[in-house]
Amino acid sequence: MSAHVEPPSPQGALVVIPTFDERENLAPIVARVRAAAPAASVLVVDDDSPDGTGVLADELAAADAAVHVLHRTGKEGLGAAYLAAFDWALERGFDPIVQLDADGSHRPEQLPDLLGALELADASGRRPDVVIGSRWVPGGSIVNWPRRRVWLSKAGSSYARWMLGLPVRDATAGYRAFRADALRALHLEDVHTRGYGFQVDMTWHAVMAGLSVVEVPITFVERERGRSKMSAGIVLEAMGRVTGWGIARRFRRPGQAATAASTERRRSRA
Ligand SMILES: Nc1nc2c(ncn2[C@@H]2O[C@H](COP(=O)(O)OP(=O)(O)O[C@H]3O[C@H](CO)[C@@H](O)[C@H](O)[C@@H]3O)[C@@H](O)[C@H]2O)c(=O)[nH]1
Repeated sequence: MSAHVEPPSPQGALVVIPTFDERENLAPIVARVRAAAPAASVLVVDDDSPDGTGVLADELAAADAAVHVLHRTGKEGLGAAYLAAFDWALERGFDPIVQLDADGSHRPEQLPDLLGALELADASGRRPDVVIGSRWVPGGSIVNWPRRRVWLSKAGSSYARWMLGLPVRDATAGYRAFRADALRALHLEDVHTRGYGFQVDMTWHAVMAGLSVVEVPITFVERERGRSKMSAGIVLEAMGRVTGWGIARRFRRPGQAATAASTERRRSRA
């Protein structure tokens, strides 16, 4: 008989900040998050940054009980970092769980917009499961982003919308709030994308799980310190994944999708 495991006591909201070489940005962004959402906790997920970001994160955690650190042994990608953070958060009862970049691109001052949108029921009385901070809905905007990145983001989101039939305009966005139950429902064990395509992977799995995904406008501000970790490999991984899912989606018979998803789950657990 399986031992009865008490669910963790509710811990409130958690803002997850993934870091790789963000020493210059970490203290300011944590301070801004704590000011914008004082009741929320913070989890820094550092992939063994060579610039000492992890050491600084430990110093911030020592000074503030609401700040936590998850150290990883090497640079395994943004998606892997978030998946580890989601497991950490769900085990401890945090709800909701927010994704936010360390470099200031996602303005912590808009956390109330995302967290507030999670509580806004629609006409049927259903509250959203996922809120995406979107650059490409009315009211959304970008500041100082290079033109080639604007093009890449819009092209990537449009391609994902077309190939996967996603009802989302900014599928690659990285500023998101999830209900804990939403993360449990979308089968994180089936999310395998390690790079930024992770964002599309999560959107695709949320939609396939029948979750309510809404977008709220945000202002995305190009970082002022450090550099982006975006790479050609990240773009190629994302394109390959979306193309594969899109082709599979077009050739599956109705009803076969659920079988395929459960087969994929069994395979990934084997
Ligand atoms: N732990 C960890 N963190 C990482 C890694 N790669 C990047 N990060 C962190 O993830 C955040 C975003 O990284 P950037 O490299 O600055 O992202 P970007 O080029 O500005 O791309 C943004 O827009 C994309 C397109 O909309 C988004 O897909 C992406 O997630 C990000 O928000 C930063 O906090 C960065 O330190 C990694 O391998 N491991």
